[in-house]
Amino acid sequence: MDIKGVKLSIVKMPLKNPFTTHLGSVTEREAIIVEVEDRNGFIGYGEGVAFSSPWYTEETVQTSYHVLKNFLIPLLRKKGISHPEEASLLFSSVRRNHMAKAALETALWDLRAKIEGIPLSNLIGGTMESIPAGVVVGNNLPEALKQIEGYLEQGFKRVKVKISPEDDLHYISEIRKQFPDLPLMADANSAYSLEDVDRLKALDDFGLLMIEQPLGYDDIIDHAKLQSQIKTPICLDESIVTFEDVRKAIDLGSCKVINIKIGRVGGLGEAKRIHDYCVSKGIPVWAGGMIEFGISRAHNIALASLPGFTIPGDISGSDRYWEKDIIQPEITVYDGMIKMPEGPGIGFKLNTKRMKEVTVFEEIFEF
Ligand SMILES: O=C(O)CCC(=O)C1=CC=C[C@@H](O)[C@@H]1C(=O)O
Ligand SMILES: [Mg+2]
Repeated sequence: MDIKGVKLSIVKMPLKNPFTTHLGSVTEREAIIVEVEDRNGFIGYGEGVAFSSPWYTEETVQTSYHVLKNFLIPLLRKKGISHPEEASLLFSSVRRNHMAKAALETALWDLRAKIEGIPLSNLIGGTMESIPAGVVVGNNLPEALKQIEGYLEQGFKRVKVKISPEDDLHYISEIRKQFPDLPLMADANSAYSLEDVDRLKALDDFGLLMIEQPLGYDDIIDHAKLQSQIKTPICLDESIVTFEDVRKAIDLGSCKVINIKIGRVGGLGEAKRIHDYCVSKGIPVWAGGMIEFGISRAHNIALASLPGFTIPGDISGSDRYWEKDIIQPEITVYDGMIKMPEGPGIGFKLNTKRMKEVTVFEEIFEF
């Protein structure tokens, strides 16, 4: 790949409504938009999904920017690659910093697909023509009930709620009373410990599709102990950051489902490897969201076209969080489904006018 340069932009936009978990609220989203241009004028887009502070993972926008600028981009400039599959080896001299790596690596995948003139989903082996949309609702009960009703009317296929020991049994049972057949799952973001086994067992009565990351954000041992005592399938999110984590978690019986986030695992190549392994082990996967902008959502849409993504992901339309997204066309959900874009690469263009409005910093690195 004959790369001419890389542009990094930091964008900042308020959410339409705050996104709240027991760990805090996100009211404004910062992200890094990566543009990799080759000498024929093709441009690949990536998005760094680290948050402004390290509440979800250890990375932040600033640490990602530092790693991109001072390590990953110089490595790419110095050594080059002929295919994005080589990026993970190229970046392996930099430990972790997965969201920074994924931001650049996904841009290289988009660029590659554009050079070949095919949709990114085709390039990675996707098989679906459209994917089901799933949504995350807030944890204020009256509001959540209203939101769920609205999303069901729009045909959404699955709803996820956030829970913690302060807000679980009553919250879930009220939702179940009103929506007995709703495909419902709960994400705990590590709010529990093994001492809460009885509380978590009580959740078995509500027919949840799964409970996401109930225990420690870096644990797979206690999750295995918990899974052996509860019927609800455990899905791991935070504790899966590598292919090896997946292999060990499945081996130990720590989970029955895996949430794949491209940023958390360091790129589309690693996400695909994890997908392929899960398929071989009969473990269903779904695409996690990061309250992200359209570029990252578009990469998720391509990823979720792989055959092992049998559970609807956290993939909703641009209007879920944004008054106006940074891509055009915006991502839309029709009858609960998102159609695979047909254009080359991610199939969405940057909305340059919107980018100008929300960019707070930018820098170009020439090769
Ligand atoms: O992107 C979305 O629509 C929702 C994403 C979402 O639920 C999450 C994003 C980031 C951190 C979280 O608390 C949560 C998750 O853990 O999956
Ligand atoms: Mg989660």
